[in-house]
Amino acid sequence: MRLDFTKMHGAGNDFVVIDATRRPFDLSPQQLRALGDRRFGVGCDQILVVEPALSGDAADFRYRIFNGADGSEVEQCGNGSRCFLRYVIDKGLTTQPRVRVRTVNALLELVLAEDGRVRVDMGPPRLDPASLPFDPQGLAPDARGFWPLTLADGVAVQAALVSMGNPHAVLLVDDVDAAPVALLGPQVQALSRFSQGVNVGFLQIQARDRARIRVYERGAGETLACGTGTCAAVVAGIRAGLLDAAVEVQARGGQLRIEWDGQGSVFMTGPASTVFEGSIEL
Ligand SMILES: N[C@@H](CCC[C@H](N)C(=O)O)C(=O)O
Repeated sequence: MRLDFTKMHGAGNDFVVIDATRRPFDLSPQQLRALGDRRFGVGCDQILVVEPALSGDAADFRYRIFNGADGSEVEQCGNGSRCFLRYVIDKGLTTQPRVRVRTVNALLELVLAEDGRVRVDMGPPRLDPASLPFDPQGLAPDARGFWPLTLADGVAVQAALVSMGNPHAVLLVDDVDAAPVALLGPQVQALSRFSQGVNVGFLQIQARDRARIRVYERGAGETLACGTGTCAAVVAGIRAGLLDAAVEVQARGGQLRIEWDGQGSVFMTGPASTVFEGSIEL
């Protein structure tokens, strides 16, 4: 079948976006992997499928998210949600600057700011192990909320565990550039305690309102930015008493602003850009 698509990115986290609002369809895992392949397909970190809302739902749209490397469906994608809003506005699928979208497990509210960035109400974080899910047997978090994890080669790390609808483990590092992301990311992911896998964030705190981040994503490897990973990392930093309620976070592909009052929703503000459009035979 021939498929029209739009290539987008949010802070360097890149997406193939597909309009399924007029014609519902399912892509097989093989087709999703073909789209995500950077050599034999279009290439992207995630594939976003925009669908109409179910009748009677409070949402304006639904959208589904798939990791491009393995075709797995996931619950949330922060950078993708900003691209979703840009997409439905640019394609004339809505005339509203404020839109609600249903994901697998949440209802997000997004608004286009005057400067062209998108602000997303990402909902509240969840901190209970069951929400990731994470098997805590025999472990307890320290006073700052970090859990002691022992990796396969015996290396011990401390990770804050946060669900933003999808699972995140956050490690504090002194320097993200020097952090062994490609080594530790897969090792943390390999822990059987994370039965649904986990995204692994490496957070460098520079000041109470400024940080840097790298994320080794589930189903994608290291990406240039991860919206939910950045939200999770800032939540972990605020809970540990290291960050204030509003933080500018620099990822390798761009900057995100994250706000959290310690109780309610996490708000994420950042860019969303279209790169090109095309069609591909799958
Ligand atoms: N890049 C995303 C997260 C995409 C999903 C993630 N890889 C997972 O498997 O949970 C973001 O911006 O949040």
